[in-house]
Amino acid sequence: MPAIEVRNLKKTYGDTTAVADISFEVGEGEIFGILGPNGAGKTTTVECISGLRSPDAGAVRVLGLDPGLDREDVRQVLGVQLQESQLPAKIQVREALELYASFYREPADVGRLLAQWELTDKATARFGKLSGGQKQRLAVALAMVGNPRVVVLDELTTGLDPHARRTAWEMVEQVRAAGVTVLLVTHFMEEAERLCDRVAIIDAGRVVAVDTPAGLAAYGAAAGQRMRFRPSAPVQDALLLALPEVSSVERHGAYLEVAGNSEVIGAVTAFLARRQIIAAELRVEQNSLDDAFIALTSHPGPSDGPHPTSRTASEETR
Ligand SMILES: Nc1ncnc2c1ncn2[C@@H]1O[C@H](COP(=O)(O)OP(=O)(O)OP(=O)(O)O)[C@@H](O)[C@H]1O
Repeated sequence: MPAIEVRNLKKTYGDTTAVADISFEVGEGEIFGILGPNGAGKTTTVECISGLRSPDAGAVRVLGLDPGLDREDVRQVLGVQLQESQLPAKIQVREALELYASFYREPADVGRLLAQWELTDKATARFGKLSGGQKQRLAVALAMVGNPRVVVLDELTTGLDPHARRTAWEMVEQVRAAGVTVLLVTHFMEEAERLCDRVAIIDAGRVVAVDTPAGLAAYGAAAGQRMRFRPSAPVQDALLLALPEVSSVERHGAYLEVAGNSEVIGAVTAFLARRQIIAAELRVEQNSLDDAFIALTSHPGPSDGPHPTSRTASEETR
C-alpha cells in the first residue's frame, strides 16, 4: 500500500484553478519532493492530503485512509509541519510540544523530542524569541510529536541561512531514518537533489514530471547544454547560430556563451577546430535538476496550447 496516493486531484478557488489534475504515489519510507514555481498548486495539494481542504474532484489516500472521511485516523498517522504563524509568540517550546502531544493517542516523549531536535536548552524559551532555525526545529518536532508514519514538510527551509538549511536537511534524514515517509514541498533544487528519492515537478496545477533527481537531471541534460569560452580568434555569431545544434549565442566581454541541444558541445568544438580557433577557458555548465525544472516549467503564454502531459522525465531521454 502506498503511503500517499493522489488521483486526479482538482481544486478551484472561485475562478482560480489551483490544482487542475494532479496524480502521484509516494511509497512507504520514501522522501518524495514536490517542486514547482510559485502558485503551481503545491500547498493546495498538501492541504488536501492533510485533510485541511476538500478536493473538488479526485481522490486522496494516506496509508489507505481518506483524509476527508477518516479525519481522526489520518491525524494519528500524519504529521504536518505547522506554518510559523500558527503558534502564539508567547507559548514556550515545551508547552507547545506538551499541548500537541495531548492530541495524540500515542505521543512521543516530549523530553526525548527536545533532546533529539536540540531544543532542550530552549525548553522554556518563548516561541517568538526563537531564531529561524530553532523555529524550524520546533516545527519538525511538532510534526513528529504524534509518532506519525508520514510527515508533510512544506517549505521547511525557506528563509533559513545556508547553515540552518543544512541542519534542516539532516533533520529530514533523521526523520526518514526513523522509518517515516516524508513529503517535502520545496523551492530549492539543491534540496530536492540532495534529499529526495523521487520528485514530482508541478506546474500550473498539473504534474509535468515524476522521476528521481538523477532522471530529471538527465532530462535537463537532454533538453540542453551550455558552454562558455574565450575564442582565440573572432567568431561570428551568425556562423555559430547556423549550426543546427545551437539555439543561442551570447557575448560577455571576451567570452562567448553558447547554448543548444545535448550535442552542442561537440558541434561547436568541431566547428572551432575546423577554423583552428581555440576555445580557451572552456567551461561546460553542469546540467542539473535546475535545467530540467526550467525546461519543464517555463512555458509560453496560455494561447500557445495545452501543457505537456505528465511524463517520466527519464523516459523522454532514452
Ligand atoms: N485560499 C485561497 N483562495 C483563493 N485562491 C487561492 C487560495 N489558496 C491558493 N490560491 C491560489 O491557487 C493557486 C495555487 O496556490 P498554492 O498556494 O497551492 O500554490 P503553491 O505552489 O503552493 O505556491 P507557492 O510556491 O507560492 O506557495 C494560486 O494561484 C493561488 O493564488
